[in-house]
Amino acid sequence: MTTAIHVRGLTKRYGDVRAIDGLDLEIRQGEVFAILGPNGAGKSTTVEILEGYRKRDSGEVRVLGVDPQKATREWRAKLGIVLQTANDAAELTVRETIRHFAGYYPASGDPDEVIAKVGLTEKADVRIRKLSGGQRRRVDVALGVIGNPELVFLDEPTTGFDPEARRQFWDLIKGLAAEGTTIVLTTHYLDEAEALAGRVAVIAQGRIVAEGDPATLGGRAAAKARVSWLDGVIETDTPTETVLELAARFDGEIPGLAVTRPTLEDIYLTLIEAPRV
Ligand SMILES: Nc1ncnc2c1ncn2[C@@H]1O[C@H](COP(=O)(O)OP(=O)(O)OP(=O)(O)O)[C@@H](O)[C@H]1O
Repeated sequence: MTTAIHVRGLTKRYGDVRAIDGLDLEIRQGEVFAILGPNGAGKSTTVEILEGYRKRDSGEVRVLGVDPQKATREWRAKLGIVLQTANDAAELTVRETIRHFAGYYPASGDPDEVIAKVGLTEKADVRIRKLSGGQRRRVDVALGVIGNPELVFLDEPTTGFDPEARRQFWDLIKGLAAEGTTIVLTTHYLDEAEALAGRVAVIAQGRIVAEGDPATLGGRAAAKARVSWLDGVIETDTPTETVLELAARFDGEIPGLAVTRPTLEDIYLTLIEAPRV
């Protein structure tokens, strides 16, 4: 499996603030990788370093085989970057904007196909300033992928989306991933990370505190189950046994029965609260 992103011992300070404090990361080609972490954890700084927009203090960084501090136009054309909304071309229509940006890339996609992919065909001739927030975000995504990138960075892509638009957006990202595009996603939505990412990393105070499959992150799969019913709750490793005992006690249906495991959000909250070592 080829490596898309390789990071070893990355550090970055802003004055007295250690924004990144010895970060390691390995992202394979074709992966959807989510970076999670609280406000100020160092996600944007990390991603900006990977994109070649910010200089590191120390550490080793390779993105598609290149040190981003030595970025060439050729390398940059292989990246798709979806920033948190840029609304510069508000007077142009969706199609004009996408066509314009397509011209910057050596191997751009077909503008109308990309517009269809992001679900904006009906709005293709509408000026950007007349779009809703969620529709503008789709334009941002279209601009991020118009160059047929090998690697796409998505920074909090669905902030402000309604639930239906989020689901549609997820399908779009799954489609890109199925075509083999590597995707690095930062998000505050744990359900989004779980729906899209094969692997997630949780950053806190400039370090990775956990990394892995969202289904098993931080011992999630092995965590105790919580059996709750109308007037009781038990945390147990053997929920089936507990349910059988309760069924015998109630002689049938257990009122209000629920068996749950920690959600990704529960695990995430424990991880970022853990004291620093
Ligand atoms: N240009 C800057 N100058 C000084 N300090 C900065 C600068 N950019 C970020 N920082 C600091 O570095 C730390 C990491 O910030 P960063 O923006 O990378 O966090 P983040 O994880 O992206 O947060 P958020 O979820 O809020 O976007 C924070 O303490 C922040 O205050």
